[in-house]
Amino acid sequence: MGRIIAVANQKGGVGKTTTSINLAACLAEKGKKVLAVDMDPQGNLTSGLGIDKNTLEYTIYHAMSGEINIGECMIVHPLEHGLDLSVLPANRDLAGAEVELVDAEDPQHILKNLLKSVKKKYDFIIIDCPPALGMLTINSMTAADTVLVPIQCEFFALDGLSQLIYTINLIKKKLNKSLEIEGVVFTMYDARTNLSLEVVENVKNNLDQFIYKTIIPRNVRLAEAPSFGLPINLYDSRSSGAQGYRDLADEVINNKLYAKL
Ligand SMILES: Nc1ncnc2c1ncn2[C@@H]1O[C@H](COP(=O)(O)OP(=O)(O)OP(=O)(O)O)[C@@H](O)[C@H]1O
Ligand SMILES: [Mg+2]
Repeated sequence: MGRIIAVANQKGGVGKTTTSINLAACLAEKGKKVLAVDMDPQGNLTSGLGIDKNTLEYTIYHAMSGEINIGECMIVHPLEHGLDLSVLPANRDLAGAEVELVDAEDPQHILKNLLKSVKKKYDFIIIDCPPALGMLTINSMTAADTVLVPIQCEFFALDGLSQLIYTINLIKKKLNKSLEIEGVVFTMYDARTNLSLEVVENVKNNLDQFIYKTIIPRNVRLAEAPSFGLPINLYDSRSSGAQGYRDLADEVINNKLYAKL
């Protein structure tokens, strides 16, 4: 049975998309069947996996608005490197859903209902959320088993985190009783600065959540890879970024939360 992980943090630029793409690709590299879902109208996950987001006839938006079945917008194995990784793509059309969904029946459950029919085909479904706590993120968390929270190693790391955890708990109470916080992962760690280390220590001392041992380093290869439409393990397999996301994939596979699912 697939495990659905929403990668969420309403803070912008903390590494949600980088984590979604590369965790998905490293899980697939380890032989898992993976579906990556782009729930951000910016479409960065879509283009980062080599898909031209502007020429797509159908995206997840069309599936969410009921025009098509989910299979009609799914892009199967776009990477052609033997990775069992498929994508539900998005582009700016999805911004409309934020407004239009309000009038739909049971608007918070639309993604959950769409994924129901495909969940059993995958080991992992990774959802890249937008930097907001609106309808698209609520749909993602309602569909998910767990939420993975990337935290950037910078001074304001803890800002907004209590609001995020409050929202997750609210969704757990009202919409998705079995939702759990998968854990927190530090991103963009710079070993040359004391600040990164201080941030990690500070968050560890102030946050009552599971924190992944793996810390994703700041690595320029991670920033370059999306412009080639490749995840890090295919762009530069020996980089520190690739090693980081492989380690994270191992930890995610072994996360004891999943013993319950
Ligand atoms: N570990 C890293 N090392 C170097 N650059 C990184 C790393 N992680 C992310 N970046 C870069 O930082 C920027 C923000 O990352 P990313 O797009 O993953 O964040 P995000 O949380 O998805 O942003 P948004 O909130 O806009 O969706 C991108 O340019 C990305 O390439
Ligand atoms: Mg993003």
